[in-house]
Amino acid sequence: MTDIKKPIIVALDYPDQAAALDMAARLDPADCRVKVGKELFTRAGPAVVEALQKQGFEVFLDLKFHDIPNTTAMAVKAAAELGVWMVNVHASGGRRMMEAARNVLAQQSQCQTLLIAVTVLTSMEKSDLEELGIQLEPMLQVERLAHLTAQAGLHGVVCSAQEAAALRKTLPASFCLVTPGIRPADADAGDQKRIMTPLAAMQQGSDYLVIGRPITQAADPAARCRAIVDELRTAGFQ
Ligand SMILES: O=C(O)c1cc(=O)[nH]c(=O)n1[C@@H]1O[C@H](COP(=O)(O)O)[C@@H](O)[C@H]1O
Repeated sequence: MTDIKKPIIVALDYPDQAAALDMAARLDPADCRVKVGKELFTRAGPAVVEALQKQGFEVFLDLKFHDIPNTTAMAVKAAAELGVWMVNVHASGGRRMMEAARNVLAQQSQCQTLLIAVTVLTSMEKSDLEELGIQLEPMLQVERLAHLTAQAGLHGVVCSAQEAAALRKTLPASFCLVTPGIRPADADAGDQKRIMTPLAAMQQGSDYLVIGRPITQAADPAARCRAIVDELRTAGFQ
């Protein structure tokens, strides 16, 4: 199920299509996939997804759907009809919401889109969960939501690489672990709390690394991406 040969997903968190396509043009689809998130999609819509696909990229449409089951399922169906490689929902939308989304994809003939669920955002730590009335370490809440996601029949979860090793022990090898909050040793954490370096994240069992600002805000984004790809390849991960 998971393709360990191309683990990097570059988050194209740009305010317009031109900037996103300019960045993508400097990347090699043989090295990485790309992610279209809320800012870019809200501004540029499906056209930017189609343009990236035309450039040869597989696209992770990261809109983190979280709504009643029918609404979420129809949104996931619309994403799949764009031909995206991956789409996500929030696991905290619950079992029935996730099952509805899974079922709508299962009814699509020849649908290849991977459906994954966000567990606990990588920008959150224990104190953030406490404010929501969740008296658990992030690790335990991630484990709870990851198992619910697996029971609902989705392909995997978004979690931090800090939880990857623990999830690998109790979930099938085919269950996909997508980990943002990736920070090379010299990069700013910014608003991310549960972080890890690219190589350590792979060693912990991540399948895919979502990397945004450390690449897109680098002085030379293409060179930064290339350096991370090379580091992982040298370590045997690509
Ligand atoms: O679903 C995601 O992609 C996601 C989940 C999560 O828990 N944390 C997280 O940072 N992300 C996304 O991953 C990207 C991380 O970007 P950087 O922090 O700039 O590397 C952003 O586009 C986030 O929207």
